[in-house]
Amino acid sequence: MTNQAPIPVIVNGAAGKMGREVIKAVAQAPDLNLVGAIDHSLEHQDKDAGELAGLSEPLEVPITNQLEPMLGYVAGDRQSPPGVIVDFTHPDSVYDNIRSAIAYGIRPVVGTTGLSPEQIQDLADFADKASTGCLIIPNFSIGMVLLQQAAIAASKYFDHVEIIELHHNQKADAPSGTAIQTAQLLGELGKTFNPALVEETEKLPGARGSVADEGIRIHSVRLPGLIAHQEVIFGAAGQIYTLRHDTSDRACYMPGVLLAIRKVLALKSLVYGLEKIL
Ligand SMILES: NC(=O)C1=CN([C@@H]2O[C@H](COP(=O)(O)OP(=O)(O)OC[C@H]3O[C@@H](n4cnc5c(N)ncnc54)[C@H](OP(=O)(O)O)[C@@H]3O)[C@@H](O)[C@H]2O)C=CC1
Ligand SMILES: O=C(O)C1=N[C@H](C(=O)O)C[C@H](O)C1
Repeated sequence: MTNQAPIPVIVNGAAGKMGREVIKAVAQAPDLNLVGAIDHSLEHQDKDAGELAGLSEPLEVPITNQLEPMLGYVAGDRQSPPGVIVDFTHPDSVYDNIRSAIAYGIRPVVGTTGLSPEQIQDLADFADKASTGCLIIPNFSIGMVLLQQAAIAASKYFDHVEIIELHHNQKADAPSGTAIQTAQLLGELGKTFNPALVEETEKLPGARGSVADEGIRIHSVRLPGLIAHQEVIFGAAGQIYTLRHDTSDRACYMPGVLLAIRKVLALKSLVYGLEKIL
């Protein structure tokens, strides 16, 4: 055991599906201290974050929508290590949230998807200038990292690949951040996938899915009953090789989230992807 003061952690999106899971995980980690719980949902203002997350005891941390005052308060505490903010909010707000946190010297750990490549580059430049660590992780589950590594290995031998991602129907963005990252990882290999054999016509627009920059098609399914699932399907003459990851509980993301909170303090720039900090 070390005598170091616990890391102050703010959770943004605290009343959401992921935010509640993060609150529970942070509350149970002895080296972390939940100091703030932000959510803009009016329904949950002033409720105790622990009780909302389903803990039996209150954490005495009320939900508030006051992001900037909270960042200022945590930044002003010189007795504790620098603060970390975990963001699971919405694609429309995450860019501004990250910029505000970096401006206050609070380290962002970001699970929210939907940032454009230009926004990520801009945030990387901003984090560099501020010498502040920032982690953007499209998927915190170890199973997905393993799937992506297996896909990279398989792509050496297969020229044809498509991605299907399947999620619950409350998801705001499509395709998923994970599917986009998976296509990017395959694209970085510098290989041309899916050479066309015939001229295709879509009789219904979108029938063949979206085409990522890397020429890899991504198909998005949204249904109640799903949580988060992804298939990477490779095809070659006479064979199909399918990689699949299924999420059955959002607890699967928590080891990755806790690792990211602990690692971001040592960083001085923006890092994208869980595989970079394992
Ligand atoms: N990286 C990963 O491993 C994972 C990433 N995600 C991503 O995380 C994000 C959140 O997912 P999920 O928890 O399922 O979504 P939810 O909709 O369940 O939760 C989001 C919460 O954030 C609140 N919120 C929205 N905008 C703001 C804002 N500007 N400031 C403060 N609070 C805000 C919402 O309030 P209200 O509902 O009132 O709008 C809601 O309470 C998504 O982008 C999703 O793709 C999800 C799972 C894993
Ligand atoms: O919205 C979700 O649920 C998820 N979003 C992330 C994504 O867009 O990739 C990660 C995971 O798929 C769950």
